[in-house]
Amino acid sequence: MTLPAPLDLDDDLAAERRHLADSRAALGRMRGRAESLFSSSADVAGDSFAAETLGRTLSRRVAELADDPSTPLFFGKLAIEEAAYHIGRRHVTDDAGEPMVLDWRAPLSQSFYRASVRDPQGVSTRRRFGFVRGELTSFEDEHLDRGEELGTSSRILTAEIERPRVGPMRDIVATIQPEQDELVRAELDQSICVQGAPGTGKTAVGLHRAAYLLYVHRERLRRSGVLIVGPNTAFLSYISAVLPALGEVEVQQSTVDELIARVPVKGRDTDAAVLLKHDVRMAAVIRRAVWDRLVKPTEPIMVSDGSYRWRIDAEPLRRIVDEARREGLPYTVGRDRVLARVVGLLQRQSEYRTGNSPSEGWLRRMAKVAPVREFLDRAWPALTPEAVVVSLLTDAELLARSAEGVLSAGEQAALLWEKAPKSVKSARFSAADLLLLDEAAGVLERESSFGHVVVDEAQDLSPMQARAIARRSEHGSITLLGDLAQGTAPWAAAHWKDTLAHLGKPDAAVVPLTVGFRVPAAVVALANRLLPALGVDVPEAVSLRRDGDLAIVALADAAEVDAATLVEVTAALEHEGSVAVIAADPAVERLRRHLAAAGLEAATPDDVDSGARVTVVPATIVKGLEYDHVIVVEPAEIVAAEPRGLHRLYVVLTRAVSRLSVIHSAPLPEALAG
Ligand SMILES: Nc1ncnc2c1ncn2[C@@H]1O[C@H](COP(=O)(O)OP(=O)(O)OP(=O)(O)O)[C@@H](O)[C@H]1O
Repeated sequence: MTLPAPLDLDDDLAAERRHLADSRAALGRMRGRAESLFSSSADVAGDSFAAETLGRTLSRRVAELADDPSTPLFFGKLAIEEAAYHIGRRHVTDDAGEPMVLDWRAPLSQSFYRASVRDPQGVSTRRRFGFVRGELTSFEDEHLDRGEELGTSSRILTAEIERPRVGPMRDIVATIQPEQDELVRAELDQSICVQGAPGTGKTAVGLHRAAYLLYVHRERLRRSGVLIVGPNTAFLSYISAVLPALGEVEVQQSTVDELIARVPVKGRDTDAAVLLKHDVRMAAVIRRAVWDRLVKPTEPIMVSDGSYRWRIDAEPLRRIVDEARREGLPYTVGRDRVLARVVGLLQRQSEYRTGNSPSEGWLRRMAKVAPVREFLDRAWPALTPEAVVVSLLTDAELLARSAEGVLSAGEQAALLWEKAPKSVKSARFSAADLLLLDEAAGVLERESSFGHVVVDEAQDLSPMQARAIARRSEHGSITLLGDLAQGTAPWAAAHWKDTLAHLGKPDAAVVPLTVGFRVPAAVVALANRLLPALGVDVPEAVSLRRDGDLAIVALADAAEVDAATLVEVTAALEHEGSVAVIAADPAVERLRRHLAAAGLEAATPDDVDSGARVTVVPATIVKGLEYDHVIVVEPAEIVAAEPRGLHRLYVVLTRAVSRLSVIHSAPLPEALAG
């Protein structure tokens, strides 16, 4: 690769630094203007509602324009014909409105990620900048017009991948790879499923796609919203800083449990009941339990209205109910429609007899008179999700009717509560009951739909959880991210087809990602030994990282495990970066105490900001996280702790960014030892 003479290089670097300083100053002025508008928004807006809306927009704008001096404002530059464009985290314009930095999501920026020698897209030179703590220290040029292309051997990309990890996840805007960029910039109406081995950047792709879509479809998505669904709160706090760093401060991030939490969880289920409540057959049972409540009208409605008597016979009432049922509306909407049609018939009779159109007040009164209400409550009773689920789980006859041909007698018995609650209000719902409540709510009412939903670790979604997400993305699209090999839930998917069908997006394309940015090759090789035993057909990861260490520490006696862990942690702390001790859940407290007794206070995975370098993590919540040095304690215990323990071990082994130590006194699982 030809580089300019050293003098030019220094001049170039100095010029780029000046551009950085000027852009920072310009961003400061943009923020200043937004702040002064914000403080005067109450005077500008005509009324309090307008003031609030304007205030919200402006405060968001102020937040979006925040400058983080530790992250570079731009990271790349494109030379296209005679012009040069700096590419950065957000648009920065000078006082005359001329662009100084282009947002990475702008159409022109796409070439920064995709241009190649084969398809230069008009780019003569692509420049990447190297930064150290916000200071611009170097750059790297690819003269595409001279056939120069670095690909994954870029020094700046390598440095970014090998950088020690501390604290929460960071964005990857500076180094998004072409195959990742295609997913990030996929059209809004396109639902995609990304099957990627550990560390291939699935989470990163999902978050950047959310940011990209918000940029391109700002108004539409601001109204409907974007939702990120993650497996647990430790994961959500780990990723929570990425979107705000990209200027996106209004994306909802939630676990499935939080998403459907309409009542507090107070009850517990047996394992058998949990499995059933996550089973898609429950959707059919609930649907029947709701619609089973309709009763064919057999009596006429008779209303006395001053000197008039109105009457609707049973036959037209039956027709109204049947028609509303056939329209396939949510139950509550159907009920409203029946009422409206009954009142409509009364109105017609009144018009016929009096020759006048009745008033709005008359119509409202007719909708409330006792004979109409009694008819409605009998034929199409008002229901709440809680009432539906309580009656289903306490009324053996109703359950038998609703589950006939769907659940066996044994399964029905496993669902029934031992004791009926005194009232629906006092019912003690379990976590899995929330799924049933959500399903019932979906039969009763329309759920409002997000414009786009990103679901991470999607291999663990149960069919009922997938349906809960489907209800919230019915009119939007989804990005599904996952790895079938990492499926640890009892209902984990073996292939994507069913999950996509439950999500209501059966035609979503399944796209593989195979280049690993996290796990060093030696560690990937160890983890890959487990793959044949995992019963899934997924492409193996190819690691970009040749560095990294792997150590297997075999002990003669279980009593030595704690001391050996301390030795490994102490050695790991000699290096830069984060250290995690990952063990089967019951061993976590013991290990934490042992480290504390030696003066090492370890964080829990929820405190991403704690600053502690060592974290002790239960194997069951480490999914999606990563640490520079991972110390896995007793793999055999991790495997034995749960039915899909081997999958769990695969997840655990693939958390390491630089070094992995495996400590064991019990024999290693056969698949691993092989
Ligand atoms: N293009 C890239 N440039 C630099 N770093 C990247 C790139 N893509 C991914 N990474 C980094 O690789 C690591 C793994 O990425 P990420 O967590 O998104 O992977 P994943 O596929 O979701 O992994 P898992 O299956 O384990 O959840 C992260 O630190 C991420 O920042």
